[in-house]
Amino acid sequence: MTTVPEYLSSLLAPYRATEPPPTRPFVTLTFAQSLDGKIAGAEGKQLAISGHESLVMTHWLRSLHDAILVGSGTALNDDPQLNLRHLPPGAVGKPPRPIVLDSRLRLSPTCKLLTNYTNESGRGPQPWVVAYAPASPDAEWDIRREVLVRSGARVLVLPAGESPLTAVLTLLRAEGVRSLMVEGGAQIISAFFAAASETKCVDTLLITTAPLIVGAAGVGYDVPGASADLPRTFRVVETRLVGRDSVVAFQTT
Ligand SMILES: NC(=O)C1=CN([C@@H]2O[C@H](COP(=O)(O)OP(=O)(O)OC[C@H]3O[C@@H](n4cnc5c(N)ncnc54)[C@H](OP(=O)(O)O)[C@@H]3O)[C@@H](O)[C@H]2O)C=CC1
Ligand SMILES: Nc1nc(O)c(N)c(N[C@@H]2O[C@H](COP(=O)(O)O)[C@@H](O)[C@H]2O)n1
Repeated sequence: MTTVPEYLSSLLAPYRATEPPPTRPFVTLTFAQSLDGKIAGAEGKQLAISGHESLVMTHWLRSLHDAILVGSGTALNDDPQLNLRHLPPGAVGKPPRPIVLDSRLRLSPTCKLLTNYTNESGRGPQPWVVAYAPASPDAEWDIRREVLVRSGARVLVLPAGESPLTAVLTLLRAEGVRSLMVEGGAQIISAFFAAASETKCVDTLLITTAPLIVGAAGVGYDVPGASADLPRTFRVVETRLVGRDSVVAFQTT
């Protein structure tokens, strides 16, 4: 298959048919988990949770968004690429812009997001790093910013003390991001679940569940506000088997 699967295209049709809200992009929260709700192994070890077919699906989903956001924990732990390399040969998809939420600017200047961008001589979207200004002057933070900029990143800085996710989403919308795929990790997923129940800022939630058990030492995530809030926030719009994995998609009520 060299085009986006029809069910994904229909799922995100509202993103194409309407304007995003003025204060945020359309937001898709998505991740892959085991049957026991783990997204990584002990001590954050990155796991191949998705089977091949659902991994390809995730890359098609990436192609339907302007940008993909991960937290600094994921960027440091996984050194992800956030590109479309698992799409089949001949597939046409627009690469999304990688965005790392990294208030302390801990991202490595030699991470794959930056080296992929610079090695391709600026072809493809430039990675953005969203940071929060330090509360007081911090020369080391300034140096890390300078190093990241020299290594190819665009660093966007929110004022110190801003309410994080709301401010991040508003900033990204103002910078022209119309659709944002949030991939994790654990703290970011938990923060978006909390924000979704408070402000309905997640339009689509897509969870891939693989038939694996990771065990109690694995990394899980929280759904703050208790699961009772979830049906009030989301309704199921799609369930399907993708290869050996089950995919459930929810949209905001
Ligand atoms: N199975 C899956 O689909 C996925 C699994 N993962 C796994 O998740 C793990 C990483 O998760 P985790 O360590 O929790 O890291 P995260 O990727 O969730 O990043 C957390 C960090 O993001 C920064 N941050 C900035 N703003 C916020 C905010 N508003 N809310 C929360 N965090 C914010 C903080 O760092 P700072 O203060 O420095 O800014 C925080 O420590 C890895 O093991 C990875 O393999 C990751 C993605 C998907
Ligand atoms: N969909 C999905 N399935 C898994 O099994 C995973 N481990 C993840 N992880 C997420 O994808 C990022 C890696 O992306 P690249 O392969 O480097 O492009 C990883 O950092 C997590 O965000 N996702």
